[in-house]
Amino acid sequence: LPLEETLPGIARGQEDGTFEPLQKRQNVLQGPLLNGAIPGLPDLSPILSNNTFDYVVVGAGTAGFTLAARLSEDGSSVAVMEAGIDYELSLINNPFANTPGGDVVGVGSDPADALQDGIDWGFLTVPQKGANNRVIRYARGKTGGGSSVRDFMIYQRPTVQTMGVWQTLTGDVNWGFSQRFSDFKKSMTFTPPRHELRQEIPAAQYDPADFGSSSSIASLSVSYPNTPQNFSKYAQLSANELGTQTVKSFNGGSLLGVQYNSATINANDGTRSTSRKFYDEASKRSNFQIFYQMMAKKILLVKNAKGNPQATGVAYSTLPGGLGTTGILYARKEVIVSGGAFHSPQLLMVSGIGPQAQLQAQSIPVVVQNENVGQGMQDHIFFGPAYKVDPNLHTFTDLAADPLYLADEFLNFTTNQLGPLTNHVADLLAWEKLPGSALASLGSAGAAKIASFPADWPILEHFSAPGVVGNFANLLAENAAAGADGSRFASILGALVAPLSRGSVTLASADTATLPVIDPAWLTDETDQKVAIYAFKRVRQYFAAKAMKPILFTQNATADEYLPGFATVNTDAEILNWIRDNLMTVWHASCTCSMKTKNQGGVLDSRLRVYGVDALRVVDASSFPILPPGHPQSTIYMLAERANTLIKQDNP
Ligand SMILES: Cc1cc2nc3c(=O)[nH]c(=O)nc-3n(C[C@H](O)[C@H](O)[C@H](O)COP(=O)(O)OP(=O)(O)OC[C@H]3O[C@@H](n4cnc5c(N)ncnc54)[C@H](O)[C@@H]3O)c2cc1C
Repeated sequence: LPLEETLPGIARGQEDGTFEPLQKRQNVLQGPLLNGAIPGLPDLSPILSNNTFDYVVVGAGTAGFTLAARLSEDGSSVAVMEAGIDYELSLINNPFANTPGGDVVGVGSDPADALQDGIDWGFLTVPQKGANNRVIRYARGKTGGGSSVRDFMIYQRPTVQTMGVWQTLTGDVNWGFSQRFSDFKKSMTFTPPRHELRQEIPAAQYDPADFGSSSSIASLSVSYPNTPQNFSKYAQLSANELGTQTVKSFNGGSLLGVQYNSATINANDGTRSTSRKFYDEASKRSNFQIFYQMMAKKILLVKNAKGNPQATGVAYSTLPGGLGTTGILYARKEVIVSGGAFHSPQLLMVSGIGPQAQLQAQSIPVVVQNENVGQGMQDHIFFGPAYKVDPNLHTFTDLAADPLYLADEFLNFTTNQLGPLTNHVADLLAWEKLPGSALASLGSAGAAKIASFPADWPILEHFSAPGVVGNFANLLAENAAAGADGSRFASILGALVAPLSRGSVTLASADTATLPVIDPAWLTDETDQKVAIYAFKRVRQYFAAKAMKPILFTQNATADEYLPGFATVNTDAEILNWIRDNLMTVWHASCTCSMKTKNQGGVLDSRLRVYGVDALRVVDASSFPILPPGHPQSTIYMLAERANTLIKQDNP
């Protein structure tokens, strides 16, 4: 057979090292590649019979799966390529992923906490100056559903004024909270807490006005665990005693206050809900295709009639290291990159879009110079002391230290949908601004920076964490060891939700088979360090409150502090040093291909299009102009819904 018939779309090498499609492809722009040879191509291995689609989406993660499924609703042909496996089919990963209480397994800071590595990329940070040079493992989902399969399932939305900052940075009024409220609601179905099972006092509150009727049954499910953490009610009362009021909802545009959080839990069976939920309906359509274990290597950029670089497809390999098949998926309309905050900037850079010196150092032809790609990374950190509590208060420590109790509770979860394993662990959140005295301790420059955040933007978040957390090396091991003698523990974690430190993602290689270098640069900003010291002291106040007394081991918070202990950690310098030794990411990496006006340092315009390239968008946490306070998944689902509208408008 002529080569053209057996290998449609596979590229042919030219003398100058570039590749060009062998066959004229209907409606796919032809032309010499602007960005040079594709690693691993061509390969004469078996290839797909159809490799041309309207849209090619890279990454079936939180944003990518949602967006790809939505794009296929009008009959457009959509391919989504995912480097990982389908976790639902994995005997090891499925039970951990689907059990809410299993979310803490395999996400520790220790590289050896690897139980879930079958669906994780295994990132390690560079040594972190702000964390006493620790190298920290950074969990990232590598599976259908992406990091929504690994996350702690907390679902909460940003504030009205946070989204006002998005409007300013993007120069686009459409990114306001009220303008996007319908997209927040569209991506999910809400089921109220089952108080008859939870029996919690005070009861979890919510505002029905925050949720609408969902567009389909196959959307994300947001609800509450059937069993609350025993510890959380004491944390809530303690927050009230410190002046943080109980509020009704974290989903209507305000956060300041304390309340149980809603979570991505399937209301019908109590399991985890992820972006894979969108697959249920999309998989019934013949115009939707997902390719697992397919790694994007490079975006094909050709010159179009306007003289602009245009994305026309994505080169892939099916196994890392070039061991599997290689090929190209072509896009008639657009390529959408949804690889997440680490991989999306990597894919842009290996394709020739990024900082000039970095690309040249990897011998990558520069197609569009943009110094902002991979820069300005934002993230949140947490840390907090642990206290010894009444051994009758069942906490996560019981699950880790007592295998019989764990087995019993696993049965309770699978048969009755009750017990601690129904719970995603951190089920209560509190948000606050800094009081005047804390602001004063930041110095005038620091205080001014913190005061520049809008009035409804919290500076601190605290969440209940019923166990020993320490340096989060491996929660199972830490709690098994600490609880071996029957002791039980609880923590409250402080998180910085208005951080000023900024990190980066840079290339280690021109091949996506090598992970990019990640440097979150946590606590490198001096104001962040001072806010962290206050957050730590605030946790001590929580445990010193009267409300906490009934559950403390000796009813004396100072004596009952298990980690780090007042005897060794007391001064500001000691506290900061302990924080550096123990801080952990909240896994909210974002803003590395940010959607901002050009003069504010953007990579994407306000329609999520890459500056300087046609038919190419980035839609995921990397697109954020600024990281909102708290947990980002609700915003990512909203972003995917918005992207679907924009893409359809631009491709009528
Ligand atoms: C342990 C943990 C706890 C968290 N807890 C919470 C929480 O409680 N609440 C909350 O709101 N947020 C939480 N987060 C954060 C949240 O999960 C992420 O911000 C969000 O899922 C990121 O979505 P995304 O679409 O940007 O990327 P992802 O969901 O990570 O998706 C990216 C996808 O792209 C794929 N991919 C990447 N590169 C390639 C390539 N070259 N070729 C093919 N495929 C590729 C990846 O395998 C992945 O599937 C947590 C995250 C983690 C890891």
